[in-house]
Amino acid sequence: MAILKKLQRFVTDNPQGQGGQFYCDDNLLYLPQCFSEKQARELYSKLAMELRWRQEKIAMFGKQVLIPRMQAWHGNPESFYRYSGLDLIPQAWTPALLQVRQQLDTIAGTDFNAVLGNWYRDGQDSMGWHSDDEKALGRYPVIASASFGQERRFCLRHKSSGEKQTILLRSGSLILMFGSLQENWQHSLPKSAKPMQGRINLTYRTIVHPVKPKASNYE
Ligand SMILES: O=C(O)CCC(=O)C(=O)O
Ligand SMILES: [Fe+2]
Repeated sequence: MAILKKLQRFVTDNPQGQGGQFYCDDNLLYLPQCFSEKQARELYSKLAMELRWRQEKIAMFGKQVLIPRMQAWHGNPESFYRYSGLDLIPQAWTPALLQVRQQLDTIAGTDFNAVLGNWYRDGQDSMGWHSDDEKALGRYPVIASASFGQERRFCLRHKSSGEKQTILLRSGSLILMFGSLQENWQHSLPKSAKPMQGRINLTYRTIVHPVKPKASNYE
């Protein structure tokens, strides 16, 4: 598979690839030091200010509940996305989002056209088990997921065998998900009982089949 070869080369040939490790049948690459500590700290502050953060409500057991994190959806104007039952309408790119996109486009060899920001304010914020397998992303999507701030556990489990993997996501690290990862594995970001600082995560995606919303969920 072309992308795996390209990423293997990136790990061996590039300082940003240092310590890179493949997981999940070679469909996930973890790069612990994609961004320097200083860059990661600066990006955290910029992203906290620049993005249009919202705490969305979703329907659960017939009730409207707040999701346990802040979220923001930015990208090209046509990058409509339905996620967790929410119609996401893209906000404009910001300087920090464009800066990160440029680096990730180069590494992944793609043109990401949207990004989902997740801001976990403390250890009580989390994301449940899911796969990013929406039709809008097409088959075998490439998703680049960058972490800034508090180190958190990222858990993966195989859909049929139940095999589990846990990766500690450092500040400045990057995860690349590709190939059949979303088809065969789910992932989650569990809560933690330990006191924790904030963490901002950016998952860059390519919307190939935009889902135009019927009604805006943005005021
Ligand atoms: O915060 C993370 O590392 C995971 C985010 C995620 O899985 C998603 O946005 O789909
Ligand atoms: Fe995800």
